[in-house]
Amino acid sequence: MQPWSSVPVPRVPGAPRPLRLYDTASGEVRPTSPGQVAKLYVCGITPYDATHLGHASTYLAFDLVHRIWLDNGHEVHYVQNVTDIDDPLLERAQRDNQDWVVLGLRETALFREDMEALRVVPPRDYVGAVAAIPEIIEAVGKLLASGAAYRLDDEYPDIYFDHTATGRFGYESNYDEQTMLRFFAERGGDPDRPGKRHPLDALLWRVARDGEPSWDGELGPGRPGWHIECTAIAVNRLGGTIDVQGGGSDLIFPHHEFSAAHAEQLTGQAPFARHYSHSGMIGLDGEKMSKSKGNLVFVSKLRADKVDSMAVRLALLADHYRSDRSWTAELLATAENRLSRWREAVSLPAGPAAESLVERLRDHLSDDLDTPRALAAVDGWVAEALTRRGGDTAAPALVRDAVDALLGIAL
Ligand SMILES: Nc1ncnc2c1ncn2[C@@H]1O[C@H](COS(=O)(=O)NC(=O)[C@@H](N)CS)[C@@H](O)[C@H]1O
Ligand SMILES: [Zn+2]
Repeated sequence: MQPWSSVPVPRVPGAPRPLRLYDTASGEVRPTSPGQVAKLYVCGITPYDATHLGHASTYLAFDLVHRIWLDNGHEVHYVQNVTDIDDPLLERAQRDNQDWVVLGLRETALFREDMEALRVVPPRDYVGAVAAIPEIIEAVGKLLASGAAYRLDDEYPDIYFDHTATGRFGYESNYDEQTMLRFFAERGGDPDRPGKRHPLDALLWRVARDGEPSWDGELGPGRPGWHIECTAIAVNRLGGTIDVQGGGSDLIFPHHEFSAAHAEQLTGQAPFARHYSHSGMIGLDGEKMSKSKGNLVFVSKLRADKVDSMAVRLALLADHYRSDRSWTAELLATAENRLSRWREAVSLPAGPAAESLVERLRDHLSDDLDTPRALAAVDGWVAEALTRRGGDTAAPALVRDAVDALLGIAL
């Protein structure tokens, strides 16, 4: 699947700062330690209702991770999937009397446009679950052979993963069993399925049902479970140990717990990711923005209403990525105002010296993506430039390049 088109990231003079990032598994902010090639896996969309501001805020958070690693001179091997086959997509296609393939393609195309408008640097590998089915079948076959997976012996012999297989299950989320069961049921799990060894065991392969799409292969006709899709796509392109697995906090459990357990069982390497990184939920007027609630604000709608995508990006970066927060009209208005002041200041022929601003930008962003402080630092320079002016003729261009490279905002 074609990723969206790339965006140039300017080089910024001065010393970069190594990224420190909160890790859900350890519960602390720790330095990332990528090699020359940083390995980033961020879960992609299930292609319907794309791209709402919740999606956008999550991909913006990991765009900052990407940009800080680039600033530190790393190459970044970024992989993202598209869950273009799964129950929620089939249900939505059914509801709207749509062909599920057409729905997925159309929404994925819209998502790409929105990512380009928000100037998100694209993944090197952008892989649909359907395209990855041969890899998924191979992975499930290995899990069966290792005894970590088993077939039910009822009318539909679906294949499940024994969640106790690695002996480390739960280290990523740190949730107790009660919490796990609740989230498992709420987020696509089937704890009550009779015949499973344990309610928490997760589906790897769903044997074909009448009227459902299915794919043939060594497992017999069927379709993939959710978590195994991300495991196969990530492990086959990035190997058994990656630097960051990213997503919104609703992916902490079951999705990232099982993606990790499946990967560790397949590769024998643990932990699967050195950082499990999760962004907070964007809500609308206090309610989480979600497909089920239907309270969605779309990037494409704002764009159609002639809202500057850079103002949308700036609004979503105004609060800390890990905080649950709401999208409001004043959040956007504040960002529009900020954007025009920043643009005014960098179009001046000169300004206050900006080297220390660039240092503070790097300090704040490398400190668990502290965008509130980073934006405030730019505000400070802008306020000075617009009042006292300043005589450094190189400063405006330096600020423009730093804000572009590190925040992704084109002034
Ligand atoms: N309201 C929200 N606020 C922040 N992030 C959100 C919100 N809703 C969804 N997301 C994030 O957006 C990404 C895509 O969500 S999704 O379309 O439901 N798709 C999936 O979660 C799966 N395809 C991942 S493999 C996920 O990382 C999810 O956590
Ligand atoms: Zn995923």
